[in-house]
Amino acid sequence: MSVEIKGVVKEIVFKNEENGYVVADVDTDDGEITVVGYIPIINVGETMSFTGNFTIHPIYGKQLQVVSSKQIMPSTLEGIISYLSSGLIKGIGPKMAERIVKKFGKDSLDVIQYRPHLLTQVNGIGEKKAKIIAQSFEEQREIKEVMLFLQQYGISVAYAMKIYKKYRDNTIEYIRENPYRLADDITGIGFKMADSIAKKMGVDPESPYRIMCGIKFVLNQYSLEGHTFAKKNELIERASNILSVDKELVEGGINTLTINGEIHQEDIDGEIAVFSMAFYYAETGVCKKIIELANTKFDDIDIDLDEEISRIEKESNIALAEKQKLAIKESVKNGVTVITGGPGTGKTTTVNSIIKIFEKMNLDIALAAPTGRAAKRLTETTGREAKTIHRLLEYSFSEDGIGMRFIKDGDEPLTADVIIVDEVSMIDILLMYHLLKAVMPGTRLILVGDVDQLPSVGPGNVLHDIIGSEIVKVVKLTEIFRQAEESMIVVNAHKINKGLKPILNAKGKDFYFISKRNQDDILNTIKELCLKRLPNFSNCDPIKDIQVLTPMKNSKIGTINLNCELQDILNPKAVHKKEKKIGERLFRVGDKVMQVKNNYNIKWKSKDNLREGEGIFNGDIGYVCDIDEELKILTVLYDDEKYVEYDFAGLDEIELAYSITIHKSQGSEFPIVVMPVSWAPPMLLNRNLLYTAVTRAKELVVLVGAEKYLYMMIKNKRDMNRNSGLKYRFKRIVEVYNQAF
Ligand SMILES: Nc1ncnc2c1ncn2[C@@H]1O[C@H](COP(=O)(O)OP(=O)(O)OP(=O)(O)O)[C@@H](O)[C@H]1O
Repeated sequence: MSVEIKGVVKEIVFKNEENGYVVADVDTDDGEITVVGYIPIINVGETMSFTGNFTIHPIYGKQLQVVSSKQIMPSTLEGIISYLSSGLIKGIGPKMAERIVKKFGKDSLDVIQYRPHLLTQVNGIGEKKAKIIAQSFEEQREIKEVMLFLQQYGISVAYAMKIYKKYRDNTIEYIRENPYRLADDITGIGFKMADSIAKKMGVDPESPYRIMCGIKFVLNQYSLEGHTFAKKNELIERASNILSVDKELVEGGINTLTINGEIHQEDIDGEIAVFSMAFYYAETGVCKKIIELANTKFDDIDIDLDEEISRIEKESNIALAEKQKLAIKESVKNGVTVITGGPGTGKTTTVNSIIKIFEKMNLDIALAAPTGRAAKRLTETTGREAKTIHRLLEYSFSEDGIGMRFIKDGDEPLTADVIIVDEVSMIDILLMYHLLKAVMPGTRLILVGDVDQLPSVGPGNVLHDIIGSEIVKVVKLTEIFRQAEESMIVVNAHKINKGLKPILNAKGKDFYFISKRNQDDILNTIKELCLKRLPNFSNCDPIKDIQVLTPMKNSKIGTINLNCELQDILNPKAVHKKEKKIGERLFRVGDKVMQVKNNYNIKWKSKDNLREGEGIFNGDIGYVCDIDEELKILTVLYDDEKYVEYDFAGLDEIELAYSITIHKSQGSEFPIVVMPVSWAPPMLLNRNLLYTAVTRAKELVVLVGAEKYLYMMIKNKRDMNRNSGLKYRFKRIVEVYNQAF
C-alpha cells in the first residue's frame, strides 16, 4: 500500500551520482525512517515528502521504497533552522541559521528570497554577506527548478547536473530554444537523446536544428564504421531516412553546416565528400606533417652503416636478408620510414638492429605502440621501455579538470631523436594526427606494422594510405624466416593473405580445422577443446593459455554466450568462490577478464605495496582475485603484479575474456587460439579478420566450423573499403610536384 511520509533529511547514507539512487535517513513525527530509491534532489537538512511502499530488507529491516519525492519548504522553526544550517547555502552555518530564525521567525526564507537587504539586521551579516546568502539561495532554487524541468523529459540526475553546470541559469531558456544543442555541448548526450527530448517538447520535425543535428549524427555513424568522410549523396540519403524528412531539407542543412564551419565539403577523387571538421583537420595535418618529415634527409652520417650491420650480424649470429638491411639503412637516412611485413618476416629482428645502430650513434630513442598490450610486447622483444602512444604524448586531464588532452604537441614536442612505433595498422587518423603534431622535423620516425591486419578500430586507413603515398620510404619484408617445418600458422597466414586456401590438419603441425555443421556443435566442440582436449594435448592452462576469438558479440558463438558457457565449465560456481552479479553479468573469483576502455588514471599496486602506477588499457587481460561485498570492490590482477581495485559502479570497464572479439585481440598474442567459423553478417566474414585472428596465435590455431565459411572469409576483401581522403591528398601533392618539376 502506498504511503506518504514527511520529515527532515537527517543523513544520506548512500548516493549514486550517476543514476540518483539514494539511501537516506529521515526524521519524521513517527521517528527515524530509512528511505531508498531514485531521488534526484535530496540534501541533508531539507524537509521532504516521500511517497512509496514499506518493505522489509533482510539485513537493514523496514524501509520506504520511494516512488516519488518532493521538497517542501520547511514551515516549522526547527525545520527552517535545519535547512539553513545544512551547508547548502553559502554564508550560513548552524549558529547563523539560529540567529536568522530568531530574528525573522517563519518569514526567514521569505526574507532571504525577496528582501535580502533585511539580513543585515542580523548580527554578523554585512551587505556583502547578505548578497552571498541571497545568491546562493537563488542558485539552489534554480537547480531545483532546472532539475524538475529536466526530469519531465526523462533526463537522469547525472545528465541534469552536467547540463546545469554547462548552462547555469540559462539552462531552461537554452533547452527550450534548441534542445539539439545538448548533443553538441554535453558529453554522453547524442542526437537520439536530444531528439527524444525535443519530441516531448513538441519541436517541429523539420526544424533546421533537428536536421543539422541529425546530419552530424549520421556523419558520426560513418566515422564509427571507419570512414573519415561520407559521400555527399549517400549522406543525404541516410540522413533523410533517419530524420524522415525530404532530401532537399537535408541538403540545405549540409550547406548551412558548411557555411557555419561545422563540416567541410571537398572533391575527393571526383566525388563530393563531407567531413566532420576533426577528421578534415586530422587528414590534412597528417598529410602535411608526413611530407614535412619525409623531406628531411640524413645523408651525413658519421658511422659506416655496412660495417655496423656486419657487426650486428656477428653479434646476433644472424645473416640479415637484403630487405632487412635496406630497412635499417632507410631508417637511418630518412625522416620517415615504414617497415611492413607479415608474421615471421623479421620485423622485430630488424627493429632491434635499428635500435642498436641508433644507440651506437648516441641518439635518444623513444618506442611506442597504440595499445598497452602491444607496448608491453615491444618492451619484451626489444628489452627497452616502450610506452603507449597516449603515455608518450602525456595524455592527461586538461586544465579545466574535465576533458583530457595531449600535453605533447606542436608547442611542446617530443624530444627523442628517433621515434619507433609498432603495430601502426591499429592507429586511426586522429591518433596519428596527435602523434605527428608532437614530432618535429629533424626527428626520425619509423613506423612498423603489418598492413594486412585489420585496419584500426577508429576511422581511416592510415598505414595503408601512407604506404600508398609514394612520399615515404617503404620497405616491405616478404621472406618468411619462421620456416614451414616449424610453423604452419605463419605459412597459412601468408596463404590467407594472398587469398589462397590454408593447409589444414597437417600431421604434427599447429593449424587444425575441426568440421562442425551447426552452431550448437561448434559451441560444444569449443567447450570440449578448452576443458579437456587441448589441456590433455598440450598440457596448457585452459584459462591462461587458450584464447577463444570470435568475429561477433551476439549469437551462440558470439563473445557474450561463449563467455557464459566457458565461465561455467572453466571456472564453475563453488562455495569458496565469491561472486558479483551486475545486471546480466556475473563475475567470479578466478575469472579471466578484459579491460574494455583506456583508463589512464586507474591506480594499480603490487601485492607488497612497493610498486604502484596508473593506467590499465583497452585490451589488457587480468584475473579476478577478490570480491569484497562490504567495500563494494572487485580486485583484478594484471600482468602478475598489478592489483587494481574496481568499485562495483566501475565494473562496466571490464568484461569476461574467455572469449573476445577479433577486433579486441589486435596487438595481442596468445599461445593457443580457438575460433568458431560459421555464418555471420558478410562484413564480419572477411579476410583481414581471419588473418588477424590466425596471426594472434604463437603455438596453435584450432578453427571449428564449416569450411565453406572459411573460404568465404578468405575471398572477402571488403573490410578495406573505407572512405579516406588521405591517400588522395598524398596523390594530389605528388601530381602537383611532378607537374612542377
Ligand atoms: N635474417 C634472418 N635469418 C634467419 N632468421 C631470422 C632472420 N630474421 C629473423 N629471423 C628469425 O625469424 C623469426 C621471426 O622473426 P621476427 O620475430 O623478427 O619477425 P616478425 O616479423 O617480428 O614476426 P612476428 O610479426 O610474427 O612477431 C625469429 O625467430 C627470428 O629470429
